Amino acid sequence: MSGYFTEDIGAQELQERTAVATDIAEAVRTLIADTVLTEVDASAAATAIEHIEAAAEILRSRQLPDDSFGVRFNTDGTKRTWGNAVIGTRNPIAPPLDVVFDDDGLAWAEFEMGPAYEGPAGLVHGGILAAILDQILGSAAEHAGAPGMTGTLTIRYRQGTKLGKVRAEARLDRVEGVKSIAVGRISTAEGTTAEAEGIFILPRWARESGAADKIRKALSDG
Ligand SMILES: CCCCCCCC(=O)SCCNC(=O)CCNC(=O)[C@H](O)C(C)(C)COP(=O)(O)OP(=O)(O)OC[C@H]1O[C@@H](n2cnc3c(N)ncnc32)[C@H](O)[C@@H]1OP(=O)(O)O
Repeated sequence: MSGYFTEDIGAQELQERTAVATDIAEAVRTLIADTVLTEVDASAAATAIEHIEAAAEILRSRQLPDDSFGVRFNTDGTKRTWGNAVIGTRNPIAPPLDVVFDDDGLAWAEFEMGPAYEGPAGLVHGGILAAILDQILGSAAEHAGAPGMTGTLTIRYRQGTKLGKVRAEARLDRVEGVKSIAVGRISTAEGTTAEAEGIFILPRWARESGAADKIRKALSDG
């Protein structure tokens, strides 16, 4: 399967690269929110665009050759999924979720959903919530040793999720053959806003490859 790489990066360089990735993404994330909220006139907008284009040119001066970041394994055994749309360290579209795994199998994350994630007025877009649930349910299954690709994700939206501080949590519920079933929810200060069940399937090609352990690891986002 393409898109998976092993890179010989030492701990210190990894730390430095992580800091750079985090800083750029956070700056652009702030820029996205500012773009949604700005009310500057055309002249000020034109000036801002010039600056944005100049910044983009700097970033383009040295880039990865492919159109995706992929999944990169480090020599210390950790891996980077920096392009991931929900947890990606270097993806400004990602909130990003910093998922914590408790000893009892609960995966959870608390994060801010700003104006970039709006659907109904003042509320988080339902599709964005689906992406977050997809990720955290999948991560819970993976962390419990039963990773897979999302086959089916079922969501019940119970009430609107206000923009602001949001919590997502999930756990592996059961394993049925090649299917891992995880359950989870989104909540705010007002209580549970969405509940989900996901069926994650270790794909046929992975099951038949004879290298299930490596592929299970590659499929996961940890
Ligand atoms: C893990 C880390 C976190 C990840 C979070 C992010 C997750 C993602 O975003 S993944 C991206 C979105 N998902 C995808 O792109 C998946 C696309 N679909 C596929 O690749 C395949 O259809 C896949 C892997 C789901 C199933 O294919 P395959 O392995 O050939 O299935 P197959 O052998 O026919 O069936 C195996 C079992 O799964 C069941 N099944 C197959 N497809 C589905 C489905 N979509 N939903 C539910 N069950 C299914 C079958 O009924 C069968 O069940 P049983 O063993 O009880 O008979």
